[in-house]
Amino acid sequence: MSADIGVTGLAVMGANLARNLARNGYTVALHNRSVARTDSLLNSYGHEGNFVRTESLAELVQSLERPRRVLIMVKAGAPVDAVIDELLPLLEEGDIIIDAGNSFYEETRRREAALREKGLHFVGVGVSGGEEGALNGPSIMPGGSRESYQALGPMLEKIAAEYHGEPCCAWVGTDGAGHYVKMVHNGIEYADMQVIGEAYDLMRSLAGLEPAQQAGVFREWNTTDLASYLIEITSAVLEQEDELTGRPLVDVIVDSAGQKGTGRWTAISGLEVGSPVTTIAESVFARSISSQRELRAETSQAFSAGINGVVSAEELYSEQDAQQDFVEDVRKALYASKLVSYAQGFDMLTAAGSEFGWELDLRTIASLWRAGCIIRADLLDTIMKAYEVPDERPKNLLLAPAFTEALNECLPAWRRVVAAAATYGVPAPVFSSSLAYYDSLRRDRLPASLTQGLRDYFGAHTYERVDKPGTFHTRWSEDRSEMEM
Ligand SMILES: NC(=O)C1=CN([C@@H]2O[C@H](COP(=O)(O)OP(=O)(O)OC[C@H]3O[C@@H](n4cnc5c(N)ncnc54)[C@H](OP(=O)(O)O)[C@@H]3O)[C@@H](O)[C@H]2O)C=CC1
Ligand SMILES: O=C(CO)[C@H](O)[C@H](O)COP(=O)(O)O
Repeated sequence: MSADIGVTGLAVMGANLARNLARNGYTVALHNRSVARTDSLLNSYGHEGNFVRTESLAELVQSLERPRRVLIMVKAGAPVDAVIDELLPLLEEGDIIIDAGNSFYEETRRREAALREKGLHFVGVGVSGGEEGALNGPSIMPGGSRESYQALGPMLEKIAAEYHGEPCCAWVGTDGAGHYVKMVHNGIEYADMQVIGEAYDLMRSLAGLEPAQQAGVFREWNTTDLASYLIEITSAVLEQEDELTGRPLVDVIVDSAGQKGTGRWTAISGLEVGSPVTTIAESVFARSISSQRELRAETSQAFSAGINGVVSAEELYSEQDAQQDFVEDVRKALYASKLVSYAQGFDMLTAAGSEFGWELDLRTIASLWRAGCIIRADLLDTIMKAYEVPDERPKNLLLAPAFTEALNECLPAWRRVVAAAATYGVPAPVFSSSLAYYDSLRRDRLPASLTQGLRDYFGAHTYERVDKPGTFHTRWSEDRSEMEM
């Protein structure tokens, strides 16, 4: 039996994508570096569809119909190159290699260019949805040549999540575009989780709301404009009791957040393409600080009196009415900060499109994230609508009328929450950084004029004037007269 597609790398994501393909009627050839994973998949799920068991990449390639489609789902980085190197002598012109892992987009650009020279298609595909999404329908963000999408698109669209009957899969752009879009998705994912964490910490530290009570709060929030997958699963995590101790599970999990790289790449790329993704970058730094556990332990002793001498403020908003008001303020601060992170993500997509020559369609990208992926949220439908009419696309999402209105509505609460966090020493880096982004964007005059003056003073870096064109320098160390350069 010849197979429609081969999948190599059968850990969580590869195994579930392979099952998804088979359940959708495709014959799937299976391969994994260690054969045990292949056999485990076949033993447990072999009955779900047509699978071809293979033990080597040569066997995998032999089993495929032409043009061959080989989907790689291994650890990002060197393992992807190792698999490609092994595949190369086995493939022929016109065959397609698909890398569906979280690869760095610059590596995808390099691999695509190298394989194109050899007559092969290399398609970098962003996949989101975790284990469950991979099995039942992930959000899929394919890059690569348009030609390769003709051969691959129908298959990917069939296994993708659906939103009101539309597949959450569409070609996004050439070479590394698919992995870039997935990277930005993950940057937003970092911010989404950090603002949820800050909301939880504030409600616990200042209003004394225990995790189980907060599970109810998040459940309620999931019926508001915050409705999203991450808010939904926050309830599940917060209400979970530890089997061993009976304490809330969240209290026995080590407070050091892991990171595999996509958030960091988003922040770095934001700097490189000149897009101020402050909220996303701050979320990455928040994970970095969480990892400095020993330093935090030492510092918490050194500064135990806290800010303004407030040691503990657990009861601050514990009166019924005050608590309700505070919780609603936190909800609004969370929503506003979330909006900022999406606005930044889409802003950097625009900048990257110009930088790398990709025709990224923001409306399509928003549509791909409406179902199947980790950041799926009701909000994405509104974002999609904001980009609906080409001539009316906002320069920044915050300028879309629906979001301007929402931010105005949230603003007083957002400021109160950031002020309370600062006053009582509860870290809320992303709530406050997002507010600073908003305040910076809406200022028509920033102190950058002083920065320019200082740069000119110490380094003759020159400046422009508001009242006439040209480039100027003040002779600071001489008579302080101005000269035009
Ligand atoms: N987990 C998730 O929720 C998501 C993950 N991703 C991305 O998908 C990809 C796969 O993720 P996941 O399923 O979690 O698996 P892992 O990232 O843990 O990778 C494990 C797989 O990689 C294989 N592998 C590792 N090194 C090599 C190598 N040198 N040569 C050949 N194969 C190798 C392993 O083979 P062996 O069994 O022999 O060790 C195994 O099949 C990653 O890029 C990940 O970032 C994307 C979206 C969500
Ligand atoms: O891509 C994903 C979800 O969309 C993966 O789960 C990824 O591992 C998440 O990133 P990190 O491990 O850095 O939190």
